[in-house]
Amino acid sequence: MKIIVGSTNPAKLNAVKKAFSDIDVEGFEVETRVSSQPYSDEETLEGAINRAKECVKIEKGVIGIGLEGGVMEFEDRIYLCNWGSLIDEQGNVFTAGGARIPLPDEIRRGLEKGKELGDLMDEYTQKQEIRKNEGAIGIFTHQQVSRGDMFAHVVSLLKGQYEFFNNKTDG
Ligand SMILES: O=P(O)(O)OP(=O)(O)OP(=O)(O)OC[C@H]1O[C@@H](n2cnc3c(O)ncnc32)[C@H](O)[C@@H]1O
Ligand SMILES: [Mg+2]
Repeated sequence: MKIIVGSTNPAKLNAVKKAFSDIDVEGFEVETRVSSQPYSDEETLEGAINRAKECVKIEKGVIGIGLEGGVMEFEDRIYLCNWGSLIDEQGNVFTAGGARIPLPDEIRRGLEKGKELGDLMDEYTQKQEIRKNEGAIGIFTHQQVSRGDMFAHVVSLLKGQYEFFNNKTDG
């Protein structure tokens, strides 16, 4: 069994490696076919599913996993949102959502000007590549929950659903 992840971002890849520690995991950059900054749950989930679909095209018989980050508007605030999708060897599609937190107004204003969250976070923290490390969620939770932790939870939700479904259909 082999897993292909539709990203080379270490925060995503390591989350998959952690959940599937005994399985060969490889990452590829793939098309998401959504905006580089998804702006709703729907668009973010679509990006995750599209990534997973691209992964299963790369090699026959593999499991594909797509993880996508985005933002969504809810009750006058902008929240970080994250979605994942796993497509198994039979083509069954599983989905799961991640934790969400509201983003500060300063970040919101940048997003409204069309900037990407990844770039805004680097400006805000005066650090580089926050998106590959603790992420916005790590910064705004005072490092309680990193982007990797959050994606690891999403991957566990995907893995668990995949196992539940396949055990049930095995008999
Ligand atoms: O290489 P890929 O897999 O594309 O990884 P990415 O970091 O670009 O992540 P996404 O495409 O899934 O996220 C879409 C955009 O939102 C940004 N983003 C999402 N969650 C973030 C987080 O927790 N911290 C920083 N940027 C984040 C990200 O940098 C992109 O600009
Ligand atoms: Mg991206």
